[in-house]
Amino acid sequence: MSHPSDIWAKLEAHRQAQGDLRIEALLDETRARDYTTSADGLSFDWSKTTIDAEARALLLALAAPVAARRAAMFAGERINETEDRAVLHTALRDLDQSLILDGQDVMAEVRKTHDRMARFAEQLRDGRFRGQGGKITDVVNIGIGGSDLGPAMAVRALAPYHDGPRVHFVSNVDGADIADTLAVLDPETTLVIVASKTFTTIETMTNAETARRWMAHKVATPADQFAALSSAEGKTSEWGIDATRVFGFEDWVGGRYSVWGPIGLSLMIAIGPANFDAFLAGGAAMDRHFREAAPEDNLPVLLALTGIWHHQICGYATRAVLPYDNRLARLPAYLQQLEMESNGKGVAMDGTSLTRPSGPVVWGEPGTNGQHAFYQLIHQGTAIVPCEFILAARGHEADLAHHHRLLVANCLAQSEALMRGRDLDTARALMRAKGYEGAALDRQARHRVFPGNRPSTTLLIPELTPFTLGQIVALYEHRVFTEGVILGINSFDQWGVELGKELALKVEPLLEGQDMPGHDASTRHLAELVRDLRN
Ligand SMILES: O=P(O)(O)OC[C@H]1O[C@H](O)[C@H](O)[C@@H](O)[C@@H]1O
Repeated sequence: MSHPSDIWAKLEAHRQAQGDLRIEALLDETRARDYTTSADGLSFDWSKTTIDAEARALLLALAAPVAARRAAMFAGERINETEDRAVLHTALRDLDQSLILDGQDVMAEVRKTHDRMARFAEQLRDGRFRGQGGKITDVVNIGIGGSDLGPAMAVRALAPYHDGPRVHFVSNVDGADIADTLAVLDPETTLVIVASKTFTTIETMTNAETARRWMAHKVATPADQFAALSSAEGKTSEWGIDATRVFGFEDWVGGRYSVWGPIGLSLMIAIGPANFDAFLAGGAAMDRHFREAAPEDNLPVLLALTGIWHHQICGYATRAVLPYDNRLARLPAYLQQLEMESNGKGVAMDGTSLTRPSGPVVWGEPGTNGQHAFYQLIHQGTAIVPCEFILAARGHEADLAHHHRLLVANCLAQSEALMRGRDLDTARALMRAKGYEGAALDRQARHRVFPGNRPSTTLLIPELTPFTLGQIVALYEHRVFTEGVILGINSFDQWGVELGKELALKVEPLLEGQDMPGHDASTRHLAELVRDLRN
């Protein structure tokens, strides 16, 4: 087997040798089939890229170290080396397995917590658990980052399955967030969930205090209408939440990987335990596929390799995630945390500087909305943005099938347009037909040229259900893991979020006019301007 640095060098040389290879020159019926990889009903089409047979073989060689690291992860080895932790969020979605960690079978506790969550969710949904004013009508999940984005994304995605109380999310420390949310709620029929792995996050604890004061105006014992999701169970009881409504998890579940366990309680309340279990089953199916499929048939591996080709080899700085499914509107934000907090690092696992770029900027919005906004840049701008389309073959609105047909047509048309573009001759012919000639014809035509050859992939699912959503989320988790292994990154820590938090504590007194030492001139000046404007 070649040394990884030889493979990287060969990939870079191969990309150079490709020159301005057109994707269309590669594409035929065979490629369309061979570069569409399917598993458990999901299909990933990566044929509209410049990955040719040689690039494919080299990329697959790059993935050689993944198998051993994957086995280590599933076996509970402490692969999160900078925090000395195992990485076992996968245990939360495969409840029947036995898993021995430090000599202990940890699954008994995981199953117990899952069953307690299910009982609590059912009691809430059928009205056995009541607020001071009767049956709970609204649930507010207060959390941020991994304690917000997962359930917020999934609750929105699975709206057709909602048959429980309404669920709301408050994350921002900006008082506007909680004020707007609580303004329309009745404290007597609201349950507040405080979701925080550490139970110290300042945004969450500030919002939780505000919610408790709001509740106390009308409810005699507000703590009775609070629940907590955390791995710091001591802190939850100090805060006054009864242990019967505290759902704990272990430190081997990372924040951005935590929607599968207690952090998913709001989702379970919205869609019910059976649908929540289908979501877990989708994740577990993807785990099995990731562990068992050969690299060339392995969806997470292929998504990772496509990403590496575009970012590290071709040098495209960003990647757009474009779900043609309005209910996946929060998926790009969810993936921003999952991908950028996991692989946005500057050093390798061993502490040496990375010699290659870390993960790309990930961004996106649902289609077709984006088409009428930023797609201009994607089609004609100078930056090439690989696009990742996500599409369901069936919509939920049976009586609106024509909407869905238009949605699908737009998605397929976009990837075709990005690849094919429109050349100058065609643009000139169009403008000539409109009556232009001479210099004006030339000028007008040039604005209507599309360079084309812009890469995209399409992930096709049958329908957005709890099961397929579980597959998609686990697919992206393992993609991030695979990229991390290939780049030598620890995908499970997030030291880069700490400095700003520390400084925020030191900036706050400045805003109250205290002369805090150590701040730079710009920061002191901004604080002074804020103070002046406030007065
Ligand atoms: O769940 P918590 O402990 O409140 O943490 C919430 C979030 O904040 C941190 O700063 C991290 O950046 C995230 O990874 C985490 O999900």
